[in-house]
Amino acid sequence: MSQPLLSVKNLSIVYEVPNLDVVAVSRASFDVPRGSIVGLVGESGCGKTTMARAFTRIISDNAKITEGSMDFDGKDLAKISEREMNDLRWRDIAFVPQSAMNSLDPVYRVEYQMHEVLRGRGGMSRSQAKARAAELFEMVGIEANRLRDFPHQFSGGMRQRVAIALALALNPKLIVADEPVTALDVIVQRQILDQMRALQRDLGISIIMVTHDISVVAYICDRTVVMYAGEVVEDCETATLLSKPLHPYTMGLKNAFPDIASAGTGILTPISGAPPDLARPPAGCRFAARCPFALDHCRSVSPTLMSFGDDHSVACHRAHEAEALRAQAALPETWGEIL
Ligand SMILES: Nc1ncnc2c1ncn2[C@@H]1O[C@H](COP(=O)(O)OP(=O)(O)OP(=O)(O)O)[C@@H](O)[C@H]1O
Repeated sequence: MSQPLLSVKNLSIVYEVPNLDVVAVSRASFDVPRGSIVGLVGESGCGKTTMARAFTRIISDNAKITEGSMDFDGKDLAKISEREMNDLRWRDIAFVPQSAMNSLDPVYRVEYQMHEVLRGRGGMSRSQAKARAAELFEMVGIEANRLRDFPHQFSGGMRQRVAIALALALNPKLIVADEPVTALDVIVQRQILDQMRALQRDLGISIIMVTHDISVVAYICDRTVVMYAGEVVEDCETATLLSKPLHPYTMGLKNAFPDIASAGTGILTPISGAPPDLARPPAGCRFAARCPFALDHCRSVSPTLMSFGDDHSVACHRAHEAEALRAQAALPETWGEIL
């Protein structure tokens, strides 16, 4: 197998808050193979955005990478200088935020913002930038004459396309997209995901898709990394994750989201309770308090992420019983309340 494009190993990221440290990412490890779409999925607050932002090192001033590495094409993103990181941004790694309004300045025409990247970062001449901007708009399905518009003149879905075009501007190897379709309705979500998939195939790039919605990873991701309370709890091909999940949290997530392809008509079962406070994580498995299958052992001993079968990692003491647990997890009464 070829070297992954990005290999994250034992990555920990801490927010330093007066008298308290919030460990947002705790010894996370996973790979992003070349030319693949990898989903990073988990509930709000599980550390997805913190980790995704760490790949471009655009993190808050109080955030510190305290251990681990992020090997990107031979460079450790955790260790390279700010100057080297700056060279990689846009050119090798581009970021698409949840709301395109965060990457587009409302007071400038979109064309101006495209040119800033193409000329400022990519060193293109005015005419090269003009031609490339038109080409990028075409790639994301927007007519080039719309380049003269201001961000507010686009619909939400179109603005996300503009943000994707901007991310593609300098032919990056990796796009990190943080909840790129969350604010959009299901039909537009699907159109944008289809487009991202087509672009990924045509250009051979890799994408990290950050989402709280397992139906988004089911729709578009080749592999999926499931996070819970700052930790990676499961990592494998998406098809395997959906058909044979090993972690009870993944089993619960599957029940909690409608299917994006069918616009969702089945019964949804939420996972009751809330994730732990990352400033004071519990001993043992962090999911134990919400897990219908937790044993005493789970509450006292923290499971480590271990390889379990072919290309499948999981952090659960009961992974060897997963088949029986899956059958129980499929029953709404296992999880309590039914929506
Ligand atoms: N600047 C900050 N200072 C202190 N704590 C922070 C800061 N930013 C985030 N956190 C905390 O870090 C943890 C992880 O947050 P993060 O935003 O990475 O999670 P997330 O899974 O992306 O959630 P969401 O989807 O809601 O953004 C949360 O407990 C959050 O409250």
